[in-house]
Amino acid sequence: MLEIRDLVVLRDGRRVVDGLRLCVPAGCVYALLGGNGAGKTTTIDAILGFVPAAGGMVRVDGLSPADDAVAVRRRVAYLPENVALYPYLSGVENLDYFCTMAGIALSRADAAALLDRAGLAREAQGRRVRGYSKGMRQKVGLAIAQARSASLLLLDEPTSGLDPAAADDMARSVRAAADAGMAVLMATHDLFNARQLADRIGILRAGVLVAEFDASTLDHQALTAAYLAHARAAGAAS
Ligand SMILES: Nc1ncnc2c1ncn2[C@@H]1O[C@H](COP(=O)(O)OP(=O)(O)OP(=O)(O)O)[C@@H](O)[C@H]1O
Repeated sequence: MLEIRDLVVLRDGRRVVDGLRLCVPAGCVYALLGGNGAGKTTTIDAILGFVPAAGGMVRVDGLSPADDAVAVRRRVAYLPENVALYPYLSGVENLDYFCTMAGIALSRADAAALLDRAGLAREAQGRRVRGYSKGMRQKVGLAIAQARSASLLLLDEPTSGLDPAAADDMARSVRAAADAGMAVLMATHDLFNARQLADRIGILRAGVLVAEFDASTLDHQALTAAYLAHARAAGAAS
């Protein structure tokens, strides 16, 4: 479970996250929408303890990155926009390598089952990652997260650069991770994917959470209208 209360983060003395409050329980997918520079990545950095909070608090399963960033990172799986894997190892070898580094022993059958669950086709699992698409690399990242039993999954722009079929595929894999009990926070510009996948949606503007919705209460058109209204307000203010 992720809990953020009144979080303030400063960059060069500027409040780039300003009083953020949100909660992501286990099994919930939360989409954090916002334009360029809204503070989405900075929020992720604060959860991981890469930037300090100037105010408020972050808790992952009750643990604070300010007190014990290592313990927090043990519970968190972070999939950046481009998941870094060893290009000359296969998907299954990457999974095995990262698990070994984390002290987790996996049988071949366990590894294949994890990759299956993440949505990576069997015939791709033994191929070198060098030839993988972005979506395939993300699936290996998801399998590593599942193997580590991470309780919180952080995704930064998971669907940017993916074609609609690959984005849909990714959404299914993330949904499966949430259904298996992970809390998921996804920073994105992709309104369609947010509407399709998320349980809750927040709109961040200049570091402030200006709107929050239960995804089932609004259709794609209503979400687009709300997002554009806030984006235009941001444009008018700058
Ligand atoms: N290392 C840094 N040093 C100084 N300012 C930074 C740094 N990183 C981010 N910022 C500033 O903090 C603000 C929030 O940036 P952030 O990257 O969190 O936004 P974002 O919502 O993730 O944007 P994008 O969608 O473009 O990735 C921006 O004004 C950005 O210029």
